[in-house]
Amino acid sequence: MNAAQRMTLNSQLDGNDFLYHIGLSTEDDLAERFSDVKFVCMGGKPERMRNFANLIYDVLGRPKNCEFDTVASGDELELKDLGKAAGRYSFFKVGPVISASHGIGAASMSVILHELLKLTHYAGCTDVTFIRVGTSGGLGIEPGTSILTEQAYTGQVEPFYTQVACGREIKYDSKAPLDVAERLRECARTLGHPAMVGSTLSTNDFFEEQGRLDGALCSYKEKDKMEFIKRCHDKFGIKNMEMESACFIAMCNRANVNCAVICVTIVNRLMGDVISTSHEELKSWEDRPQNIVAEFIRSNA
Ligand SMILES: O=P(O)(O)O[C@H]1O[C@H](CO)[C@@H](O)[C@H]1O
Ligand SMILES: O=c1cc[nH]c(=O)[nH]1
Repeated sequence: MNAAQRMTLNSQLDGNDFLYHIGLSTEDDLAERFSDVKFVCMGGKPERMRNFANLIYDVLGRPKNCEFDTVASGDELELKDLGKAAGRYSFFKVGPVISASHGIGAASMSVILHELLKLTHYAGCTDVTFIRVGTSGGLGIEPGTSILTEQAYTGQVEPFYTQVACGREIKYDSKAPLDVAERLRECARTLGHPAMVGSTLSTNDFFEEQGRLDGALCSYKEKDKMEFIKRCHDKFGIKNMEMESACFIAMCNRANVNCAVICVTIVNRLMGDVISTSHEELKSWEDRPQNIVAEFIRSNA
């Protein structure tokens, strides 16, 4: 049997903590409630992550150790949004899975990732895999295709994540371990969903940093946009653009936890900037990475 993967968190943590943005503290029976967690799945939207929690509940055949809202007798059980009281993020506990929303961008995502890393640490969880389940803009990719990030790049197309700490910049590795990505690709194949491994541009902005021409403000022209996008694609093998993967992977690497990023493409940026797809089609594309991750969890739980 393999030895448990050892999380490497801040050695100054002393075991007494209040996880302010998710409204839990080390007084809240964390070990009893969360020690069985093996997968922490995160994505931008609260509704997506509620949907994913419900999907996991079905796929795992109504597992034990879920947290439900208290309901009147006779009513359907409803998974509890454990983040509701704190009012920043939604998150759910379903058997071995935490499903959490992280909002838009690294600033928002990193706050809840810090607190979920600490939560799993305080709860005594072992061998936890962190997965971001998101959407993205594809570069020359058929919309509806899921991209499994291999190398995340900054908006300046650098292969690392820059963390500012006490006024200094520190660069951290943002290359994902390929093991989970390859296994997710196998699950995609099983389900018949298009998916591929590739590099991802991870920006701090949806508009100018991703070379869009349709922001309220814009400092460049179509020719500059196409040169940038083509350089990303041709020189760096970048297949999609989103806003959290570099920070997510770098933090997971620092914490020594396994991780993957899977984002479905919802627009082909070589063809245009605007996401005008119908709500139904977008929903069906957004469901694909969720189904792929659910299949991965089902076959590994
Ligand atoms: O769909 P999510 O997970 O939010 O991911 C993508 O969508 C948001 C922008 O619309 C950014 O957060 C980007 O990373
Ligand atoms: O083009 C896109 C689509 C989704 N998310 C992004 O960050 N960019």
